[in-house]
Amino acid sequence: MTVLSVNVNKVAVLRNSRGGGEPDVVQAARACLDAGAHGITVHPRPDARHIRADDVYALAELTREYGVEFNLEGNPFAPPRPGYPGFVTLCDQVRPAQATLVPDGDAQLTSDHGFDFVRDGEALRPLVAELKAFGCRVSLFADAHTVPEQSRIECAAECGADRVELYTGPYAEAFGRADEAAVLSRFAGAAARAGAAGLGVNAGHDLSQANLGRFLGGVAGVQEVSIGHALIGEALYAGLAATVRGYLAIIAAAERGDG
Ligand SMILES: CC(=O)[C@@H](O)[C@H](O)COP(=O)(O)O
Ligand SMILES: NCC(=O)COP(=O)(O)O
Repeated sequence: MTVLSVNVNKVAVLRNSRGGGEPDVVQAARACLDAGAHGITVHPRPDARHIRADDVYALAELTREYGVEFNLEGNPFAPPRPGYPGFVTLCDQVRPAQATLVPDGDAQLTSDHGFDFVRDGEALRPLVAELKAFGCRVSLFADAHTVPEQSRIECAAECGADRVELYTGPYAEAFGRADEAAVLSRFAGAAARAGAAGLGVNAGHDLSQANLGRFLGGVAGVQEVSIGHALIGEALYAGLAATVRGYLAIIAAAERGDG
């Protein structure tokens, strides 16, 4: 079974655009869990552009209350700074069920590549061990669209990881293009090589209701998908009609004098 972990970063983007507490990240996460989502993901960035440390603490509480997976993503090599204690410290503080390590930087608009396990392996190994000692399952963000000799995904196992998360941005870009099947078969091959090395397989980035079905149909054994950007955007479309009707009802009631 593939579990769905909803990434609520984008709720925090909206909240931070005005200051204050609305929309409320915890309330949004609660709505996702009440609808049946299997877990919650956040990827706090050191520049606090969306999820902040206080959100991490609150969501850790919420996921504990629901007894579901909390998946905390981040770059373990980014140094702490005011308001961001560092990824490993955050994991120590909240003990997420899953820690997903991602090699990103502040200058990146969003995550756009996985680790080079051969180059980064030595640095990753002690961090993976430390996170596992906190009781976290550890997943490493991995490229899957490159040729096998480049991605070397199976080397994630030598870092001590439990899982890899296939970076699905390149699949989302190829979706509907002539090379979609070829790209998807690279993902299927990477997932199979990871599985053969004893790694579980997660996937995420730019997955959506449009492209998810064909991805899961083409890549066997995906244990978890984490989805945020498209899901929150789609939720606006799905929720706008009911919300507008709610406002119109309030205006009509006020005009009738029973508002
Ligand atoms: C690792 C990954 O693909 C997601 O966490 C993605 O990075 C979302 O982060 P942003 O919401 O900051 O784009
Ligand atoms: N790990 C991927 C994730 O959490 C969500 O990515 P996206 O759907 O916001 O692109």
